[in-house]
Amino acid sequence: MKAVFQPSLLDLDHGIALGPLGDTVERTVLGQGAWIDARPGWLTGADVVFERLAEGVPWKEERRWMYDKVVDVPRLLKFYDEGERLPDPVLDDALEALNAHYLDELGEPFRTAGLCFYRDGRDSVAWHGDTIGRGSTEDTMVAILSLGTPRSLLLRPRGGGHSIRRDLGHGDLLVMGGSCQRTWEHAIPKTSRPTGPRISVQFRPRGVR
Ligand SMILES: O=C(O)CCC(=O)C(=O)O
Ligand SMILES: [Fe+2]
Repeated sequence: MKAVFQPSLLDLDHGIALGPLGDTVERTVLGQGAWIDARPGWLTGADVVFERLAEGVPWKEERRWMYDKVVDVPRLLKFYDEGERLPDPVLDDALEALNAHYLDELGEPFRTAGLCFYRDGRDSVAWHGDTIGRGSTEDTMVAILSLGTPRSLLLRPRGGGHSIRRDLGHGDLLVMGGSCQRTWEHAIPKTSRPTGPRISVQFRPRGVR
């Protein structure tokens, strides 16, 4: 018999489950009002979710102007705006759990989900802050759920200073908060090591990109 009720944080068929947040989240203060929260292994069954998203998301190649020429964006993308149906129910659960944990501190819910697919070590994101919307002038948060092969996320203060490295993959959660988007920059550098694919899901409040 098919179960009548579906436990929201648990997928019994595939061992997919989101762990608690609460005390398991570890905050690192970066300085200048910026911080990051880390919750390694938040999602169990991340490899199954990776496969579902890799297959099920209508990934798009994009091209952008870079100085005076059009170049390929070195990763595949798909953006889900608020109100759009997310591509997997576990992402609805993740959004709900993040909002339960961060709503008071953030002052508004996470609403959008930006997905990136890094096919191999040649795919990357250059140094930047998510400064469209509130992130350019006010504190905000960007929560990243990482699936698949771990890649390094680097963070460095704007205007120079030592960078910080966090390896993200396999269901890890990392949240950039406070002034992080305007006082620090982040990047996923290319790597020449043989590197399998990674999917990153970034949850953001309204208007932040
Ligand atoms: O891949 C990641 O985890 C980061 C992506 C990112 O910084 C962005 O899309 O703004
Ligand atoms: Fe970013």
